[in-house]
Amino acid sequence: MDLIPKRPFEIFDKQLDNWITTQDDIRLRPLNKREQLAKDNVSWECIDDHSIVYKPQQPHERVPQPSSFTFDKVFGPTTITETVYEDGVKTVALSALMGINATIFAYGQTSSGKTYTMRGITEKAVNDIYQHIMQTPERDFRIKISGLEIYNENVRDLLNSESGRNLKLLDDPEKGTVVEKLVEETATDDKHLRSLISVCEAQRQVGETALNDTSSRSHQIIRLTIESTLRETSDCVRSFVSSLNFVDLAGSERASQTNADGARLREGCHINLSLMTLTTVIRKLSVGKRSGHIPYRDSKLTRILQHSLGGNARTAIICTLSPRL
Ligand SMILES: Nc1ncnc2c1ncn2[C@@H]1O[C@H](COP(=O)(O)OP(=O)(O)OP(=O)(O)O)[C@@H](O)[C@H]1O
Repeated sequence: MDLIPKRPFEIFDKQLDNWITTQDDIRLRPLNKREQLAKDNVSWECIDDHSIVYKPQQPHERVPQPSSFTFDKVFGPTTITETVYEDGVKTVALSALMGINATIFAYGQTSSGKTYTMRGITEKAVNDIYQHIMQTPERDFRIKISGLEIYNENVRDLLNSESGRNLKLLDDPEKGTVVEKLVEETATDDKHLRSLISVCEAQRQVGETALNDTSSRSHQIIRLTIESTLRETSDCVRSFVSSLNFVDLAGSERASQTNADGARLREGCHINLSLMTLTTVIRKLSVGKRSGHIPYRDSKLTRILQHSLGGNARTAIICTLSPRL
C-alpha cells in the first residue's frame, strides 16, 4: 500500500503542536485578499518540486527544526488544481477502476485550501472515470455514491437530511464497519453523479472562524463504489468492486488562533482528537507489520475508513498549507 514512505519525512504541524509522518504531496495556497490587504508575507518558500522551507518572519520567532521538508511533490501558490491532480493523486484515484480501494485525503490547518483542492480533484477524477468507462466498452460499469460527514463524532448522511444526526456504526462480518441506513444512490451518468456530489457538499456543516468565514467543521467522506463486470466470458478477471473515497478533513487548529469558544471550541476538540487518531493509524501503517495494534476503533473516521486504509488499498494525502501561519 502507498502509505509506506519511500522517503520518510516529518512535517511539523504548528496547529496541533504534533509531528505527523506521511508521504505524498503538499500544496501552498496563494495569499487571499484579506492577507494581501494586511500586507502579510508568505512564510514558506517552494525550493523545487520536492522541497519547501519555512521562512521566519520575526527575528526571535520559534522555527520548526528542521525548517525544510521533502515531499513526493510540492505544489506552489501558482499551481492549478489540474496539475495537483495529474502530477499527484491521479494514479491512486484511478486504481479504483482496477478493483483496488483508494482514498484521497486533504489534510491541513483551517483555511489552508482543503475544500478548494478536494472539490477540484473530485471533479477531475469523475471526468477520468467516465472517460475510462467510454474507452472500455467490454466492461459493464456501475457507479454508486454515498456521502457522510462526521461532526463532533456524530455521523450524518449527506444524501438524506431526514436520517438524523447520529447514524450508528455496525460491524458487518464481511464488509467491516458499515453506517446504518446510509443512503447509496446509483449514478445514471456523469451529470447525475456530479449533481449528487453537489448535494453532499451543500449539506455539509460549516461555521465561521477567525480564519475562514465558511470553515468546514466536519470531516466529509464522499465514497464512490465502482463495480465492473466483463460483458463476455474470458480469461480476464470478470468482476471488480472497489471504493474510491474523497476525504475532506476538518481543519486542524489552535483555539487561540481561531478565537474559538463555545460550540466552535467543542468542535475543535473533536476535530483535533480524530485527526490525532488518523495520524497515529497512518504512522503505524507506515511502519508495516512491526507496528502491532492499530487503533482504528479510537475514532469514527478511522473506523469507517479502516478497509480503505489497510489491506488492498492505496492512499494519497495532500497536505494544504496557508502562506501565513
Ligand atoms: N489554491 C488556491 N487558489 C486560490 N484560492 C484558494 C486556493 N486554496 C484555497 N483558496 C481559497 O481560500 C479560502 C479557504 O479555502 P478552503 O475553504 O478550501 O480552506 P479549508 O482548508 O477547507 O478550510 P476549513 O478547514 O476552515 O474548512 C477559500 O476562499 C478558497 O477559495
